[in-house]
Amino acid sequence: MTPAARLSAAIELIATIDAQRIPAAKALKEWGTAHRYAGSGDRAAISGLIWDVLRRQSSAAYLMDDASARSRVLGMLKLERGMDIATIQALCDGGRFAPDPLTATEEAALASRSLEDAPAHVAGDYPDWLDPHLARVFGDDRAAEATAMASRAPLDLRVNTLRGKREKVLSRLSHLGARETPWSPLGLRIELGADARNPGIHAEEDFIKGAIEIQDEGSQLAALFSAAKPGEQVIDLCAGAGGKTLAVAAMMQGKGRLMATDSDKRQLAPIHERLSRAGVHNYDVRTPRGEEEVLSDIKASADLVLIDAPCTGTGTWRRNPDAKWRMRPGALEVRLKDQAEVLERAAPLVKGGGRIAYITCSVLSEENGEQVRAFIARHPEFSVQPPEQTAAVLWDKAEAFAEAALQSAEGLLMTPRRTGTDGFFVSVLRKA
Ligand SMILES: C[S@@+](CC[C@H](N)C(=O)[O-])C[C@H]1O[C@@H](n2cnc3c(N)ncnc32)[C@H](O)[C@@H]1O
Repeated sequence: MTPAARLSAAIELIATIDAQRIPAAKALKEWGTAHRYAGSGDRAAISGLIWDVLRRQSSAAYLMDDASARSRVLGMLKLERGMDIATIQALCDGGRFAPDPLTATEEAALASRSLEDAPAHVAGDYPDWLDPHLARVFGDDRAAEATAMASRAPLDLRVNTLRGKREKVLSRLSHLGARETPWSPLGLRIELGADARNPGIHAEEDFIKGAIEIQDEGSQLAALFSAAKPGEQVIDLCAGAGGKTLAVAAMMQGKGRLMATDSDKRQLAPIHERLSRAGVHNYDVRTPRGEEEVLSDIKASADLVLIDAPCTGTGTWRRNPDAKWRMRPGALEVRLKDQAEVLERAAPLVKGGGRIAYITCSVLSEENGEQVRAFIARHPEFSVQPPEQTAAVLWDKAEAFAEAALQSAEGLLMTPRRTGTDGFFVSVLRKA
């Protein structure tokens, strides 16, 4: 397919997503089945166009002063892909499979309109109802922060030090353009272009042998900030498929006791295979059994309880731009209740002098600082470890990182704009 034909397909697909109100991933899958002649390069390029339209859904419509599928695609080409009018005109030449030529109104909008006077939720491309929530954390910077939260994310890898060294893995992945991430001493980054095909990390020897895991740098840092050490007793209370568990296991160097559980056994199921591939032996996975408390034998003995809390996931919007438009206010209420419950479950597990590392992949204050403040009010035996002390594990980069992140009395907030990572909040709570 020509670039112009791919653009026509994207306009058609956006119109289908609008009309049928279906998730973009489903629409793309159905389109692929119905257009078997399209090759993998075509599919990747069309997916890239669709995700980019979703990233710039409101701002593109504002720019074009029209919310039709075609206008949003055209607006996105200017805002997200940085195309000038001549390039867009060349794509829309009215040829056999190309979009119709630009109308005079479209040309005028592309030439003269801007986002200068757009409201923050339009310029930053997020649902209107979230505006007061984002204003609470970012104030006047909310449009800029949200714009970064809408941009395409790189592919980040964490080198598993139980299986390999970063320099060695880096040289073995040079064919993918891998380079070191700026903050994490274990991170590698592969930038993905707009039309990029999946780089096939799962088929790399280093992945098969457990030397690398796919993990955003923010998630790597969140695990590092827990400062898990060899010989400690560590409980990962919301382990899910084990992203943080694996990172913490490497920090423990095979020494000590690492317990992992989750309220949902289906989320937890893949962890066994992942721990084994990563060469972790000192683990104990506690699969939930109905209402039974699977940690009933743990009484104030843990050095560290890691809570990778269930959250709204606003920090990961750049990886899933569809999700932010589907988020409803009720989702926040549910998550706040879940988070308070998990914190309550963690408190009695921690020994005196031990700690909770409370982590979310959300930027919202309600899920972060406010949740921590409410917990401390209920549990005065806990206090927040000063955020600079939490960042100290980054050694020579600690100071610069603490400056880049948004610091509060309760913890550190990473954002795509500030730290170039997904949005992650980390608070370390020490028990007296
Ligand atoms: C952010 S996800 C965890 C992701 C995982 N730690 C990782 O790094 O891949 C949050 C997890 O919390 C779990 N969860 C929700 N409520 C919980 C509770 N009350 N106790 C334990 N886990 C809970 C969910 O099932 C979900 O797997």
